[in-house]
Amino acid sequence: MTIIAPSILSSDFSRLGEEVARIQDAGADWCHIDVMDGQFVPNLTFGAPVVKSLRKRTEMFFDCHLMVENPENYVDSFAAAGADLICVHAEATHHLHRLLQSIHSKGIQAGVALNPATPLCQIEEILPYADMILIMSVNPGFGGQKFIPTSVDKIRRLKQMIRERDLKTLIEVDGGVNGETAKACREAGADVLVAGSFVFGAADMQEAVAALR
Ligand SMILES: O=C(CO)[C@H](O)[C@H](O)COP(=O)(O)O
Repeated sequence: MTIIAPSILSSDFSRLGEEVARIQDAGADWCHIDVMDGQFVPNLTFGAPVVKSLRKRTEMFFDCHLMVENPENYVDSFAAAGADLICVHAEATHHLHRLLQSIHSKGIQAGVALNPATPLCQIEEILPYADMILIMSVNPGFGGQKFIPTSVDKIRRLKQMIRERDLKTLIEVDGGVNGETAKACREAGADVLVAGSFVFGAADMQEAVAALR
């Protein structure tokens, strides 16, 4: 079954705890936490102290997407704060294998994200070591952008790579996911759908989560 991971990037930051409770009550599976440093992407969001505070309010799975330079500097603090999965960008580090080892050494899952312009060959060697590959279907940095249609074929080709290697790696898609694009992503082989504006902008959040699923 598809895992639904609303992004709290589109939530009301003045009441983050309640917003996380709201996505859980709406039937979402994971909470997607977009960490931006103003360097790797032109925007700033949350640090590990925010994750630590939220962790006191819920046992929900925390899927932490680090859109940061030097992600190796943040593994300890996000793991200690309560991340269940840390996803790092292939474009942000020279030593991806070492970085995934370091995330796994904390007893949590490790993912690798790819920007829209980064080809799949970049993760060919790391695939057996990653629990999840995140296909960015918008350029990272902001919510509410339009889904890049060629992402569907990228998901399809990644699914094929995973099957050929007999792996269990999850495929996550993030950016411009709504009722319509979700269907194309699921059919192409996506396992985890991230959605910000579609979920938080919906009149009925439960209906929006169900529509994505
Ligand atoms: O990673 C992100 C932006 O960098 C967000 O998770 C993503 O854009 C979700 O927002 P929306 O569903 O509104 O596109």
